Amino acid sequence: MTESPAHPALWPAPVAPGAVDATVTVPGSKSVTNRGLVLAALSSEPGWLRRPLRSRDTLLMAEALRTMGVGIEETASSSSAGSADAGDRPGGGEAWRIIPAGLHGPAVVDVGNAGTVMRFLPPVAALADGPVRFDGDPRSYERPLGGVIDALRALGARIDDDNRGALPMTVFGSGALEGGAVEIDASSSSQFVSALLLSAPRFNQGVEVRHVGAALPSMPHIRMTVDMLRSVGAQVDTPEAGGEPNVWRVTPGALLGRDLVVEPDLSNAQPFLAAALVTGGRVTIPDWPEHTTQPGDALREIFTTMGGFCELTDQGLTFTGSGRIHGIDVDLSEVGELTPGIAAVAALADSPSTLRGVAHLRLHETDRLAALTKELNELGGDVTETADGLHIRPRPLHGGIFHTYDDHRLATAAAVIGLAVEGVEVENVATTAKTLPDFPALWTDMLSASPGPARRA
Ligand SMILES: O=C(O)C1=C[C@@H](OP(=O)(O)O)[C@@H](O)[C@H](O)C1
Ligand SMILES: C=C(OP(=O)(O)O)C(=O)O
Repeated sequence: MTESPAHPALWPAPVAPGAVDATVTVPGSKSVTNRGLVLAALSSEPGWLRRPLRSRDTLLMAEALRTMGVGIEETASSSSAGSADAGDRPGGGEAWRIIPAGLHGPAVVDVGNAGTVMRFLPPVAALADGPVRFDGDPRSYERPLGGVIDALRALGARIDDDNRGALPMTVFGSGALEGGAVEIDASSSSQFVSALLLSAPRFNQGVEVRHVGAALPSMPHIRMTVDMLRSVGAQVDTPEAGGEPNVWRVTPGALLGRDLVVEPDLSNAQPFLAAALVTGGRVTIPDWPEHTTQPGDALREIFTTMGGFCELTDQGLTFTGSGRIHGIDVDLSEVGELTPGIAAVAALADSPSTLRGVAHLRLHETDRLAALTKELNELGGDVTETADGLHIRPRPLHGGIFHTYDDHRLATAAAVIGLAVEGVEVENVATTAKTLPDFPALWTDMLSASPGPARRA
């Protein structure tokens, strides 16, 4: 990474020299990789994960499962399963072979600041044969976990969290969990529901999860959980399939070892697609899936509304910016993790935007609504927080330091602003390693592959 000489932790965000015109191969999905790891670890036979994302969040997940006794081996991607060109993807040529084993404690799990690790693994730990200690970054202590803790207790687990409903904590695994029916308020994170469903085939009675409370965010991520469970042989009843609203049921049963090729992370494709929008250029993301549960697929519609068009071909998804950026009024509750990137584009638009339905972002990696408001306003923007989102009135922006609060999506959002605004310096761009370790190189490669004058809005 290029560092600002005055301040080693500042990354001068490159201004686009012209309309971008590039193909960007995006590494695998965090959400798919971490679900794939958990399901493979709980299976009754070995499985493969090809093109896994190798980032802080997924390496923490793999390490945590290893400490509980699961075998996760690095291998060359040689099977004929999946696409033959798996080795062509940067950082994606490797595969993981996952060899399930009895889950053991004592073990210590570092969750970092990974929501998927801190929520998906406590139910796994309840199946271990000894205590599993969970700890993580200071921010992980503040992120909601009480719903998972209470639900696991109701299902038969013993957990010592000093009654804080948060990390750090110890799950005293006893080798099995009774399971059964449980109510949970998952309005602060869909990951509570996903966590209980993912391990439920291994509970004695499976699980019936009933969400009670305000609306559930991030429904595509729950659909991803259900789809992936079914793909390894689990029986899952869902509200969509004619079941009761807000109720999911998983039947107990053995899971199959599968050979899964991880899709590119469509939410991490966002800054690159945004670059096409912001510069009036064109970006192609290879291997964009035709059908997917990833929330990033919504970018096709959102960014088209904001100015441009996209085309899905054998080459991947190509998004072409029109040279104009329009504001948008949009409910992002289903796709909350896209908010920082949409806010960045909205700040450069030709009309105001309202982003709604994302109050729960206050409890993400950082308080994303406060952070976006502060940082965009410090560059001259006019952003106000609402009860559940942001109002963004575009104004001419100027350079300055964009603080990122250990939030990968704040860093990539800042890079998008920097394409159009001279002198944006991104503090701690290395925080992108949470889900996209190659970000600075991918960004500069995209720009250096893109000659020609800018056609900026
Ligand atoms: O299950 C998942 O993989 C995720 C669910 C969402 O969490 P919330 O429902 O907490 O927003 C999303 O924001 C996060 O990035 C990944
Ligand atoms: C909210 C996010 O992450 P986590 O999985 O830590 O919740 C995110 O990646 O935007």
